[in-house]
Amino acid sequence: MDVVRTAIGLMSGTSMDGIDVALLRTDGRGFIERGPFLGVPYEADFRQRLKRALELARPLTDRNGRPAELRDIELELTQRHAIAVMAFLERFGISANAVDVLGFHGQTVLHRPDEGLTIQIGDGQQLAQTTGLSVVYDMRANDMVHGGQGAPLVPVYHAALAGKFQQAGQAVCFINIGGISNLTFIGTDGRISAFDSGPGNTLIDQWVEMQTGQAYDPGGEIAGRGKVVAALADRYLASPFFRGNVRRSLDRGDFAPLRAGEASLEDGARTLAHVAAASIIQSTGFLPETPSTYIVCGGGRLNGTLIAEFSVMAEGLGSNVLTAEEAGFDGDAMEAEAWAYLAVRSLDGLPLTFPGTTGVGAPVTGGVLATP
Ligand SMILES: Nc1ncnc2c1ncn2[C@@H]1O[C@H](COP(=O)(O)OP(=O)(O)OP(=O)(O)O)[C@@H](O)[C@H]1O
Ligand SMILES: CC(=O)N[C@H]1[C@@H]2OC[C@@H](O2)[C@@H](O)[C@@H]1O[C@H](C)C(=O)O
Repeated sequence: MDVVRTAIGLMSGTSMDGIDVALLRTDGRGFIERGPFLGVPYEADFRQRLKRALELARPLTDRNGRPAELRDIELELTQRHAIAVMAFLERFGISANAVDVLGFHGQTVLHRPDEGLTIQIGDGQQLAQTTGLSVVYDMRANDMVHGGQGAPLVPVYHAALAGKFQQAGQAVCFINIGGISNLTFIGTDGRISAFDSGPGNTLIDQWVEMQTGQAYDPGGEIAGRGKVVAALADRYLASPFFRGNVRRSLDRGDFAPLRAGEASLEDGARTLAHVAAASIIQSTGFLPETPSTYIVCGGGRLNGTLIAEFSVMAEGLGSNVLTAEEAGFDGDAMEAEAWAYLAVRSLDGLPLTFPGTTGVGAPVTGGVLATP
């Protein structure tokens, strides 16, 4: 029998809004028992430090390069993850002895798939020492070494969750609307097709923060008061990203922010919510068939304007749209759960990525193990 392990997944995503912590009991294959979830938000000062880390990383050509200031931020990020793990264990009354492994994503500070370069800061060895737990980290690198895009990695977990839809003979598509959006299509034959689908919340967050100082558009209310400025939307939707047959993974900076004066606050937020929804639909043109059901995950599902628009577009094409919760999952926890699942697969030497997910030539495993 395959070994069932208890793993904690840790995700600090492209939105840089905080650390997601989730527990999973799994054999890294078909057995999945979901445990508790905790979101530990970053305060504004640390978000600024992470933005500084993106600037410091921009000139890097070596993924191990760490100018002193970037290394300081890496150590602070790692320390914050250790504190988040301790807070999680305490909050839910879980003994550290019951945990087999931590799956540590770190923070992506640079992602240039065309140059074979992806950098996540986060020191796995330090996290293992501080927590006394084994850590699997740096899970994207080996995929890129083998010619993959290094992202997305969550699809193998989506596929494991899709069983009940497959049994019902439905082609299902998970949409994760985070800082960037990505999707995983699982056909009725179990075949996976996954890729980054466009800008998610990042453009909206940047716009709303520049105009109001708020980190995001709560509920999509600001967008709800605006109208789509077609010329601005077209500028984004005409991006070469949506053309050609090879799917490319995205970096946070790949789509330029809307500039001050280009729209009112409300129209800008509305236009960017439209862009987020329409870019997912444009990307679904690369799927082998129209999904019967979409399952929407990630923070963007809480932007009511974005989701209303996406639902109208998807339903117009004959699909059904469910939130993660309506489908029986947790839309906030899913990425962190995926990092727990991937860590267990890594320990068992199972592949993390596949030709249909990152474009890698053959299935490859990944991750580096650090022990305390
Ligand atoms: N109540 C809300 N209303 C509207 N938008 C929200 C709400 N809560 C979160 N969001 C949006 O969701 C974002 C965070 O989403 P999420 O945590 O899924 O992203 P991430 O994991 O950082 O990104 P990625 O999946 O790209 O790595 C926030 O930056 C914000 O834009
Ligand atoms: C390089 C990187 O960190 N990419 C993230 C980002 O955020 C969403 C999208 O772009 C996806 O490709 C990926 O994260 C998800 C969790 C993944 O790898 O599946």
